Amino acid sequence: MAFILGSGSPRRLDLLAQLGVQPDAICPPDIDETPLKGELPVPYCSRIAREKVQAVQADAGDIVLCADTTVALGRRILGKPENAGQAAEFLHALSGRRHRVVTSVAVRCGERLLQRDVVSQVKVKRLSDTEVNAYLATGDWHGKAGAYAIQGPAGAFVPWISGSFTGIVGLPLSETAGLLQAIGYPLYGEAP
Ligand SMILES: Cc1cn([C@H]2C[C@H](O)[C@@H](COP(=O)(O)OP(=O)(O)OP(=O)(O)O)O2)c(=O)[nH]c1=O
Repeated sequence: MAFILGSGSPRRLDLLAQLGVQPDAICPPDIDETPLKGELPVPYCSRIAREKVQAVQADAGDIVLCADTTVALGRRILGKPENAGQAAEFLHALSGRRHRVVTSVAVRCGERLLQRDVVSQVKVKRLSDTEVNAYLATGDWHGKAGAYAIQGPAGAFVPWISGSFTGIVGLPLSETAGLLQAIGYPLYGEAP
């Protein structure tokens, strides 16, 4: 039985290591992440995580884990910004408001697929142009849903969260541990 991480995110690799899991292989799937017309953030995130885990090639007894993180501002989906201009637009939109961060985790073993959607709330303080520009200059927004990462300099913009800190970073550890145990991964040395 091999454990395959279907993710190119270094955050997810680090978070898995917190569970003591070292993947035998890292195989990020290449799927189309365009939202469907009118699709809401939670169903979108859940669908993308499922499509990711189904797209990874694996042998019958292998365990595959994939996740997707989406920032939801009301009904609006904020994905990874395409450029600094879009990152600035996202940060101004998040300024002074609460939003949700959805991370959906999917694990698969053969035909069995287990999944959890974890929704957290994040409050962003009102941001000045100076703060937004200083953050953009760090480059930390690259590749991050909603154009920020709570575990980096943008942590200073977040006075309050409710939910799963590790879920906001990209892999909710409590729920992920539960999924791995449910699918038969010997977490903590348990017999499968
Ligand atoms: C909101 C937030 C997101 N993120 C990151 C986590 C994810 O890597 C990224 C969202 O993009 P995803 O599409 O979920 O993941 P990815 O493209 O980085 O990796 P893969 O699809 O191969 O698994 O945003 C943070 O690191 N910190 C945060 O606070």
